[in-house]
Amino acid sequence: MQLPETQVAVLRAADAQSQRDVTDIASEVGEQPQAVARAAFELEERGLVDLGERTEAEVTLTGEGEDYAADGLPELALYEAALAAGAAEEPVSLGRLIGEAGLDGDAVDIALANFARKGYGTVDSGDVTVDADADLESDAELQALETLAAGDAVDDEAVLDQLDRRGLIDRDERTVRSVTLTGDGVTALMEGVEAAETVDRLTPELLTSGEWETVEFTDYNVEADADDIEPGRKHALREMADRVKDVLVGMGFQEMQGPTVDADFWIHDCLFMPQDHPARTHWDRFAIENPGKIDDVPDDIVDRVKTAHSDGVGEDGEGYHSPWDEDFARQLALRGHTTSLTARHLAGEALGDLEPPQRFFSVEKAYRNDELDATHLLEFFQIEGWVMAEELSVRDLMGTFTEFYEQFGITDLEFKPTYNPYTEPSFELFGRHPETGELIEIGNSGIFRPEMLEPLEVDCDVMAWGLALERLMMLATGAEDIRDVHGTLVDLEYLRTEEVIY
Ligand SMILES: N[C@@H](Cc1ccccc1)C(=O)O
Repeated sequence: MQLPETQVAVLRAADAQSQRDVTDIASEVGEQPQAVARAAFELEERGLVDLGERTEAEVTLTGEGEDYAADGLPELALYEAALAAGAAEEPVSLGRLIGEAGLDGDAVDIALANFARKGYGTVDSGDVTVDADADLESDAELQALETLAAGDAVDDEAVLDQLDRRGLIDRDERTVRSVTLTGDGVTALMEGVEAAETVDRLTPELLTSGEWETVEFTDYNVEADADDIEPGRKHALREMADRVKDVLVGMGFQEMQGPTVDADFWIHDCLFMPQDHPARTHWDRFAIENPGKIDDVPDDIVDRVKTAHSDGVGEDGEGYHSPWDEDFARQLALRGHTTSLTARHLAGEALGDLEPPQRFFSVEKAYRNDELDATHLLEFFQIEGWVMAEELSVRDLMGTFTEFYEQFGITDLEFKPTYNPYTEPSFELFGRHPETGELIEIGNSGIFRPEMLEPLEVDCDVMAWGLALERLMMLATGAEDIRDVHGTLVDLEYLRTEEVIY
């Protein structure tokens, strides 16, 4: 019988009496485990071997686990320092021992917690006493770490659980495949098998020699095992941002660009937000110290904004009747919303004067000194958008949101009237979380007031919104905590596997 070379090697290495692991055969015949697994699948299809499969626990050291395996556990360092300092006879101050044991940062707390847990001694109002008889040699956790570091297995479940709790190991399962010869396999071997002239791998040599054109290739087996490849890829949230941009472009919008650090003039004053408005402090802006201000705010717009703030607009307009300070408006900050870009565009500062109809958007970062929690980040992506037309109504606004969110499978939007100094009417937008069923706020919107539009010399209707990209991501993927989609706490496995396809 003629078989491809790897299959012949696997067949010869297999046994009729016992199962042999694919990995063992691979090292014996000097092949990659995947190549051996592929050959084993082929042989099984020919009825020459049986394949077995079992799962095995796999324990690997985390970075911290590796460090401790090499340098020892912090609680042992504390014990040794304490013993040397005479803490078996009388208490020694913790402060001194920390220095002598060379502990710092988190290691201090880790040492203390485990020192007490293991009964190596006691810590009482800052004084350490040790048990002189404690047997450090047999510290089961250190021994297990060293065993694992040497590549050997540890069976003690209780110790493994403890190491897991300490974050020193990762526990996983892996599939182990094994091969046994069938009766037909034995017969084939007895009758003689030889390597066929088939080729199971395209090599540079085959390509350069031109032989690839005449050799016979083995069949391609799509069921064979292969390693998961984890190449660098775009962050899932960035993919979502790209998707959002595609959808908005599809809806006829153009993308806006503009500064991340901007003058308060564009962030707040142009939006008819009074200079003493609580939002200007309660948003807790991230102010820029150097340079603290800009000087190129356009004089004519400054004058009109100032008048709107003090006297309002129109015949019987009402302003805020409070002082308006140009220097205050020139101060720089990280934008608290991307509506500063909208203000710049409406003012003609970005692309010159714009005639209706117009549709613009941006998906950019905004920064607020909020309390970090399950629905708030200090920096997040805002999906800003606005439509300029002769006449717009709330129906246009709602229709746009319905169309937009439908693209992400979100069809149960709710609107709640709210107040913004720059829009009237204004609506907060809510969506239902697919897992918790909770309504979460996903955006804020409205139709710009004349007090905002007139100073910018826009004399038609403009509706606008700011939506949170991360909240959209939560609704679309079911993530329950915003920190699971943006920031340093995002799970690596999530980033490797999340697919943003709608
Ligand atoms: N700037 C608002 C969103 C918004 C934009 C435009 C109009 C109305 C509301 C926010 O950050 O929440």
